Amino acid sequence: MDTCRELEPSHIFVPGPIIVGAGPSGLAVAACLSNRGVPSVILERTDCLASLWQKRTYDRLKIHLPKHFCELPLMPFPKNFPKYPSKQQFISYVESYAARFNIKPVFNQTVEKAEFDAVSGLWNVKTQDGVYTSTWLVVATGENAEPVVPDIPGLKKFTGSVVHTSAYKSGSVFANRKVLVVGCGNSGMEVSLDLCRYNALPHMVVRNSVHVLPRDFFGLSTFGIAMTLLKWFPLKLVDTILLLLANSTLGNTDHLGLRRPKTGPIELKNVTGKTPVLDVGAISLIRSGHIRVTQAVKEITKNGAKFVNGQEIEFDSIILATGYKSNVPYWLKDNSFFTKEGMPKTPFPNGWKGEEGLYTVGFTRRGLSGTAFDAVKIADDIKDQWMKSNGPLSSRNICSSHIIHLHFNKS
Ligand SMILES: Cc1cc2nc3c(=O)[nH]c(=O)nc-3n(C[C@H](O)[C@H](O)[C@H](O)COP(=O)(O)OP(=O)(O)OC[C@H]3O[C@@H](n4cnc5c(N)ncnc54)[C@H](O)[C@@H]3O)c2cc1C
Ligand SMILES: NC(=O)C1=CN([C@@H]2O[C@H](COP(=O)(O)OP(=O)(O)OC[C@H]3O[C@@H](n4cnc5c(N)ncnc54)[C@H](OP(=O)(O)O)[C@@H]3O)[C@@H](O)[C@H]2O)C=CC1
Ligand SMILES: O=C(O)C(=O)Cc1c[nH]c2ccccc12
Repeated sequence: MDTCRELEPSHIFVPGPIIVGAGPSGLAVAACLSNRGVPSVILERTDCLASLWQKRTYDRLKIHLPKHFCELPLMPFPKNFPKYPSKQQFISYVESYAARFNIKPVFNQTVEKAEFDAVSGLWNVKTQDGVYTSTWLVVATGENAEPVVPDIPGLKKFTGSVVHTSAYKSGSVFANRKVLVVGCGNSGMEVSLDLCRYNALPHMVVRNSVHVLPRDFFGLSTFGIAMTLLKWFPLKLVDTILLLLANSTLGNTDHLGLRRPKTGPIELKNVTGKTPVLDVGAISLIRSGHIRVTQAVKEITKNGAKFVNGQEIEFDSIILATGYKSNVPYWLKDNSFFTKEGMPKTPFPNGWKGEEGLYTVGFTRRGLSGTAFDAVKIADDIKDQWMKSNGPLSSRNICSSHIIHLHFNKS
């Protein structure tokens, strides 16, 4: 009988919120809660913090907004970090952040299902090992939870290697190879640039229009300029200024095959989530012919690709720089707060709070600055409820330990 009981999933009651995901967003909420005297538990599917950064990004990656726009609440980046920290520096910052707030996620816990039980008024969160129950559920699984792998006609026939950018580390294995890079967002541009540095021959597919802005303009970040201008001027005017600035540094990019959308770059980001490319060198490599721009792919063949203009080129490898998607619809059940794409229906700045103790962090389409905004709001909101039900004294006692596990077997 004992064996039988052990086979039952363990059931854990969490006094504070359950946070799903130990990326920057989940950690930021846990830190803000801890700072307000509220304990929490983070469930993370991988074995590390910030797994997107540690496991699914390329070596050359640097943050592309100045560091003060990417800071998590309560702890700035070290002063000696450069304006655009490297991936390794960002990871070390996140690790120090977790250590500073004594955040210890429960690793290797993939949330398979989360459901609100109207009778008990509690959230039941199921992982492969058991069920965690709490009054509050914070969704922190990210806008980039799963790679988008499009169903391109003929892709299965291709005999060379096919990788998504989430599995690409560096161009070292592609030297002298002809590589088709599908997609021209920040990933497609930066991977194409990296391939050039390793003497590979990238061809980048641009099937649509795209905004490319210089990352910096006379020593000032374009993003910083945009944020400052937005304090004073309407969005459309700011976009017009950004485009003037882009044309003055990058020139007209139309003849390179990079047509601009009709909607301005920041408006487009706000409305559709499509991030403008912040150029870190790809444009000059396109201009010099090192990165070739191609039209949309019609179909992939055994050894190459046919394009919509009738051109056919042979390739050794294909890299899919086709972006990412949320995975919330796979595991959050019966919820009307999210769209079928797994993004909150309510736009920024009101997308952080749902019904019945549901919260979301990091779904603002505003990168890490959106994360910081959400995290503070969520922690303030939960703290008010926590104080009402627990009172200041009990909160002080409980918080000496960040995570509270009350293990018991379901029987
Ligand atoms: C290549 C790249 C570069 C970027 N650079 C910048 C930048 O310079 N500046 C910026 O502001 N933003 C940038 N971003 C945006 C990025 O979204 C943020 O940097 C940041 O990682 C978001 O943090 P997050 O915690 O919301 O999501 P993530 O970092 O994706 O963390 C989510 C966590 O949830 C876990 N998880 C997912 N599903 C489950 C589940 N079912 N159960 C348990 N755990 C789960 C994941 O394993 C992951 O650890 C970049 C994104 C990419 C892809
Ligand atoms: N240094 C940094 O900080 C970096 C930041 N990032 C960030 O990570 C996030 C994800 O960026 P990224 O990975 O570039 O993804 P994006 O979603 O920004 O871009 C995806 C690209 O793939 C194209 N695409 C999608 N499906 C297809 C298809 N079936 N056929 C052809 N093309 C297709 C899209 O074209 P279309 O527009 O036509 O749909 C688009 O060009 C962004 O927020 C970005 O800013 C990424 C890299 C570096
Ligand atoms: O890097 C990203 O993906 C971001 O979302 C950061 C970001 C938020 N708003 C922007 C506007 C222009 C360029 C990058 C961003």
